Amino acid sequence: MKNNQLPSFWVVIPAAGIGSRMRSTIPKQYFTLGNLTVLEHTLACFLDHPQLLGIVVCLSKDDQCWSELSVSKHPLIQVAEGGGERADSVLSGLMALSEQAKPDDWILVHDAARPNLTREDLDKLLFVVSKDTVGGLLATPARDTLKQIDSQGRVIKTLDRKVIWQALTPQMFHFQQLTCALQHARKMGMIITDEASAIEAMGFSPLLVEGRSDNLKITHPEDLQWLVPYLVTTK
Ligand SMILES: Nc1ccn([C@@H]2O[C@H](COP(=O)(O)OP(=O)(O)OP(=O)(O)O)[C@@H](O)[C@H]2O)c(=O)n1
Ligand SMILES: C[C@](O)(CO)[C@H](O)COP(=O)(O)O
Repeated sequence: MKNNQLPSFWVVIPAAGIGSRMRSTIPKQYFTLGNLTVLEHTLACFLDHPQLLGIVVCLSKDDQCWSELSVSKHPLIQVAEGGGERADSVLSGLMALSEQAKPDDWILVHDAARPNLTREDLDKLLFVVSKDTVGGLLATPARDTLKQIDSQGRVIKTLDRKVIWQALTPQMFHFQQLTCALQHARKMGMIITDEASAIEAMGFSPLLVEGRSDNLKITHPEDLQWLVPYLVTTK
């Protein structure tokens, strides 16, 4: 689709995690894949987009790596201090835009740990969700049979996978609506693991846009082995 059919947008990149499930000495967003760090791969998908207004990268207050990257000097990138949870980091990133973003500006929140987003999926999300009144997210339909377990880890039922989708990122919402939703979730003490769930808690139903299942979030050590071939050949 043509760029003039796509909305302009801001990006918030939560990159303040410690990667505990990776069991590594450095945060996974700074692993090197090919010739770039995971975070640089993630940023690359947005930085040459003609509709990009700017990016906020949310960093841990103890981050020692960001300033070593040449991309840290990019004129379209600013940083914000992340928080204890991912939702806190995202809210901090939104606060950093409070003097720049207009209430109805589109915000895309994308995990630093998802370096394999394609331009095709990004533009598909922008095109489809820009026509929606609520906002939405990339997601992929469940491919495996899914089981619900009890507290002992025993199967209590098999879920209907025709109605189960796995949320990905970017997740795309209007600046004011997303800010209010995350502030509401924080005030209510809700456990929020993605932006859409904060929007849902306000009574809205975000739109799902099917994305590639290889838009992987690096979470466990074995996730890396699948990612390197993609990043070396397609980035
Ligand atoms: N307080 C936090 C926690 C996570 N994130 C970011 O949110 C994304 C998705 O989170 P996750 O995969 O859980 O990353 P970590 O929290 O680092 O991993 P873990 O849960 O294994 O510690 C990552 O890019 C991570 O850097 C963040 O900005 N601030
Ligand atoms: C936002 C997300 O990537 C959507 O699937 C996911 O909720 C992040 O979870 P994490 O535990 O913070 O990695």
